[in-house]
Amino acid sequence: MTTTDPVKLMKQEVGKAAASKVKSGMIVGLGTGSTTAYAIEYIGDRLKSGEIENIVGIPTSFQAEVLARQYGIPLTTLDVIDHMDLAIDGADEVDPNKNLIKGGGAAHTREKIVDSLADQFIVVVDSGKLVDRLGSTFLLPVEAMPMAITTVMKALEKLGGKPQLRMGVKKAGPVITDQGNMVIDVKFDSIDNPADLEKTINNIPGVLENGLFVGVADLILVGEVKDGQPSVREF
Ligand SMILES: O=C(CO)[C@H](O)[C@H](O)COP(=O)(O)O
Repeated sequence: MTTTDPVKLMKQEVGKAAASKVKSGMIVGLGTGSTTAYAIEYIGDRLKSGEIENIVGIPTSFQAEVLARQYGIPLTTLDVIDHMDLAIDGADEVDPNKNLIKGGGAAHTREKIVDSLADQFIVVVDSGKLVDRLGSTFLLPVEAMPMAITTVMKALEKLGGKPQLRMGVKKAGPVITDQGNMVIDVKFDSIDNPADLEKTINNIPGVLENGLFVGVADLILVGEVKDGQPSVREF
């Protein structure tokens, strides 16, 4: 269906651009979120039309798994592959060094496992996700085990963060991840050293993973729109 919504146009265009990078025979990590959903749809279209063949996907979430099935992309698991050619995933913030904040969809733990294993990790974002400094527009998601929620929140406060438990929408109580854990969103006034903060947070007992992706992305595809016309820029 056609749309005039500029954000949707950017997401569609960038999703299509990422899907066009998939070649026959590739093992592809399938990310999570509304932008990657377009990439999954277009990979499915290309498979259906015979333009590419023998693709297998590694989903980063239940959402990705459902979409891949819907669009006819066969799936496999990390246990039975020896490499991954490509991963395509969205992001909530991207800085000029290609470092990211992810986890807006509470899937960053599985996303980091899959995205960091790929020979090439392509990030798909609309231009609104570009920031000069990580943490300026988006809270940092931290996945933690339910029994450690209080102690993890206290430790995050000691690091200078303002943590809040992510609550469900159309669901009473907290968001529960695909792994059965909870997500704490943390406001940091300034993330000066993302690499250090990523490691420090992951060292708190009870933390599974945080949404800082430092040095993982290879290529950023940015959807832009001018006078209603979408385009894609790479860096
Ligand atoms: O990290 C993610 C999920 O955990 C998503 O990739 C991120 O939130 C971007 O989503 P969208 O494309 O819907 O803006």
